[in-house]
Amino acid sequence: KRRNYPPGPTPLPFIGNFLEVLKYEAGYQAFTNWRKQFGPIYTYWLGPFPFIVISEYERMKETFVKDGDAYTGKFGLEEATDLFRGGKYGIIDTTGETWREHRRFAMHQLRDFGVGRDLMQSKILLEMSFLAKDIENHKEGEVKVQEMFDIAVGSVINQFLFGYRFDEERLPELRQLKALVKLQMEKASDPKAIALCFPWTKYLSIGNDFRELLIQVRGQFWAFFQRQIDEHMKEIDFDQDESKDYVEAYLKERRKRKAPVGEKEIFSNENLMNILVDLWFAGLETTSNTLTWAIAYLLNNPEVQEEIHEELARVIGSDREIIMSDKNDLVYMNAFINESQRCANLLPVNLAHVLEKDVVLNGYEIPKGTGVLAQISTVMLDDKVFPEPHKFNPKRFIEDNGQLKKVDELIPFSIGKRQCLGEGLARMELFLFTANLLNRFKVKPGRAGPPSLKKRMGVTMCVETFTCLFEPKTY
Ligand code: HEM
Repeated sequence: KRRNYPPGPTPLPFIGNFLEVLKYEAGYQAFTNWRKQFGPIYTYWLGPFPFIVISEYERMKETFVKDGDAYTGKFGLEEATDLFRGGKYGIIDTTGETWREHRRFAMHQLRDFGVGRDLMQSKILLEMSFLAKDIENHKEGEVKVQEMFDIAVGSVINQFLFGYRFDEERLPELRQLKALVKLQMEKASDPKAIALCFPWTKYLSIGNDFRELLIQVRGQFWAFFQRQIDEHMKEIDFDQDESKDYVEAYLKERRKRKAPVGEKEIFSNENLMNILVDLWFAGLETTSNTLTWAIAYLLNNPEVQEEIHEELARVIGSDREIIMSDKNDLVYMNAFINESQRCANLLPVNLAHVLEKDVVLNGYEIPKGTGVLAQISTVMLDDKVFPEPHKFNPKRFIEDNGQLKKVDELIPFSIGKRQCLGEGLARMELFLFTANLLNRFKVKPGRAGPPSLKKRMGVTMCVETFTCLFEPKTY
């Protein structure tokens, strides 16, 4: 079978190349080694499934961008999808009409909610002011950085989805949900997860604890989301065109599109529940983790913080609020955020797609249905584009003439038709939170010293939990 695919590492029976990915702590190195050994296109096996890995930017453009439709299919382990989602629903795991319609609808709602405009800016800045107040209330104490960003970013996404933020009263809810996400993220990289590639393993009790965890996590998430939907249903005014949040807009659209009896319902309760999971997970974890990584890199590179403060003093010069129209003037700040995203490199293995039609890659005829991976993490560690790729160096994003350098290979939001749909929101959050936080505070290591930069593998890379000090800046 392997002869039909581009050459790659030798897979072990049943397991494929999965263990080799886990062998290297951070999950990137195996892919970097394979790229060096086999070139930018090779075959990687996850259990019994071959994936054609594309690990060079130009090759990704030729495939995922130029022949975009062919690469929009989505790979999913049927058993895992059934256990966690109850079937093929939502955005992240669907293809065809369900995916297209829901992706379009979500992007439309994000626009209506003000992404890219003043409306969303004011919501993020409001969260920023709560965050700053929280820090000031800590007085001499150390701040838990990840939790601080979880509350701020979680509140932004929760406002969008359900219309409320995580205030003091709602915080236990966020903590409970976050603990579930963390558990699931960690378990997803457990070698036992491979059992889900082989549904028969459940009869041998292999991986059953992982299956039970999926059911348990799903139950708790579902209960939370169903509660939100029920509360919206009690209050909704279907005659009112404007909606205050995503759930309300979806429920109205569902009613508008009600399919005749016997026909497939696209806007359904199952899809709504799964989209809420998708947006809640994708919207919180990624952005909050990136912001936490940014602070961790800052604490390990004090000279970077000095440059940031020098630029803020020169360009802003007061403790006024920084807004999106300041972004182009803050070159070093942008470079710092770019480098934080590149080094955080959140997805060691990108979300897996499948081919929607037959294609030819490196002279091999690859049939529709085969797995394909746009391996963005390898591109962001490419030493030809980013010399000394493991070194944190924002200056690599600054031209000799002082302008911000556009580097095409910086692709943390992926590439092609399934590129991250929350990119606009994430970019606003990364800039507004980072710039305002650092304009108001100096970040200093806590008693334990600068945080570890060791990556904790999950679906996205997490930082080891750390605390630090925020010293108010004087003007
Ligand atoms: C720093 C923050 C973020 C990063 C680095 C990030 C990264 C990514 C990546 C790499 C993908 C995979 C694309 C692919 O399949 O090739 C993705 C997909 C996705 N992201 Fe994000 N993301 C971020 C923030 C967000 C936010 C804030 C939201 C929600 C508002 C979001 C929602 C989604 C969704 C729904 C998908 C699936 C899109 C589809 O399959 O069509 N993401 N993201």
